[in-house]
Amino acid sequence: MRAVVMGAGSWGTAAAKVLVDAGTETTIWARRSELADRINAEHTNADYLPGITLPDALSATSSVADALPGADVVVCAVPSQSLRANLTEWMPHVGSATTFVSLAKGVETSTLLRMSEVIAEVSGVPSGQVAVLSGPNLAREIAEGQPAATVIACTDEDRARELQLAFNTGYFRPYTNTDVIGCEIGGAVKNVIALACGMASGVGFGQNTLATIITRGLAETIRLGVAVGAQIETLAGLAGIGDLVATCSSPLSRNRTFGARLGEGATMEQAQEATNGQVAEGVKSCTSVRALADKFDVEMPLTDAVHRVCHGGVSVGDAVSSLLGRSTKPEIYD
Ligand SMILES: NC(=O)C1=CN([C@@H]2O[C@H](COP(=O)(O)OP(=O)(O)OC[C@H]3O[C@@H](n4cnc5c(N)ncnc54)[C@H](O)[C@@H]3O)[C@@H](O)[C@H]2O)C=CC1
Ligand SMILES: O=C(CO)COP(=O)(O)O
Repeated sequence: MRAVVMGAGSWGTAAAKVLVDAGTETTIWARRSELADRINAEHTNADYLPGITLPDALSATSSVADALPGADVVVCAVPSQSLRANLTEWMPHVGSATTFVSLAKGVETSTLLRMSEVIAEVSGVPSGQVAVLSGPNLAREIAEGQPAATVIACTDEDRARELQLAFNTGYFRPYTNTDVIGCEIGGAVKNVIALACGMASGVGFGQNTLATIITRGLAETIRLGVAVGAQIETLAGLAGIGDLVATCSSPLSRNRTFGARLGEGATMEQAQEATNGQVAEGVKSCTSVRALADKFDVEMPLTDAVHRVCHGGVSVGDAVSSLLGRSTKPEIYD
């Protein structure tokens, strides 16, 4: 099997390292030729993963025409809002039997499609050729070889099992799942909830508040997930609660960091600077997740609050007051 990882940001680079460590022949595509040259010559990606040595066997290129032909697996490692445009450029070089793996965690704002749906639409391949990899996988920890697990979801179970072997190493353990919807909803919504946790910690709130946001965040993730066809068990698993806890708790998370800066009083522009040019997906996905919730008539108060702070000019303090001022509710409702 030959894999090509399209995107040499932090997760694309860490995922490429996993593939090589798992014994899979792998090429990584970087937008900038200087970065590809540095990966080939120095085996580092200092912009995104400083101090990490990449395997000698990982080859890099900035040429789409060199990277893609003959690839059995194309791993999509670009931000969710640019995936459609990137993939459209890549498709002339991709074979019709290729398996796609989405690493991106988001919902397209212009269409409300999940990433696997965007891939199937742009590529024209059947949905069984599109898999999703999602779980508690902060890129730096994975690149350091710290033990972690993930989910590879595909409606074609045999394909999921092939990918499981392609990504399986002594430190990275993929589980298969056929619930693509659940994995993608879990991955997209946890970024929004991590922004809320960051805001709370930036304001100075402690662990009770964070645990409340994580737990009520899971409740609204489950409400949305079930409405769009996810299985609750998936949201109770690695790609749901697992990723939610990792992202909401870790200072490595770009979403949590972005939210923390807003909670400290920074502007959106200042908060963006704190993520060193890397993507905080929840900032855009709070709009599409909220619209998806509206479409399916699902209540998502935390997502609403994050959206109002990021796009409605509402202060974090006012968002907290209006969340706590909502009418009283039972813990479990549809
Ligand atoms: N970094 C992490 O710990 C994890 C990230 N993810 C997800 O993986 C996806 C990719 O994330 P990262 O590699 O972390 O992002 P990043 O911000 O570190 O890198 C993005 C990469 O995409 C490339 N790119 C291509 N077209 C682009 C465009 N139009 N705009 C911006 N960048 C473009 C950039 O050059 C860069 O190589 C995101 O959806 C993210 O949520 C998932 C799990 C872990
Ligand atoms: O998805 C992630 C961990 O699983 C990374 O989260 P951030 O994009 O917030 O850094």
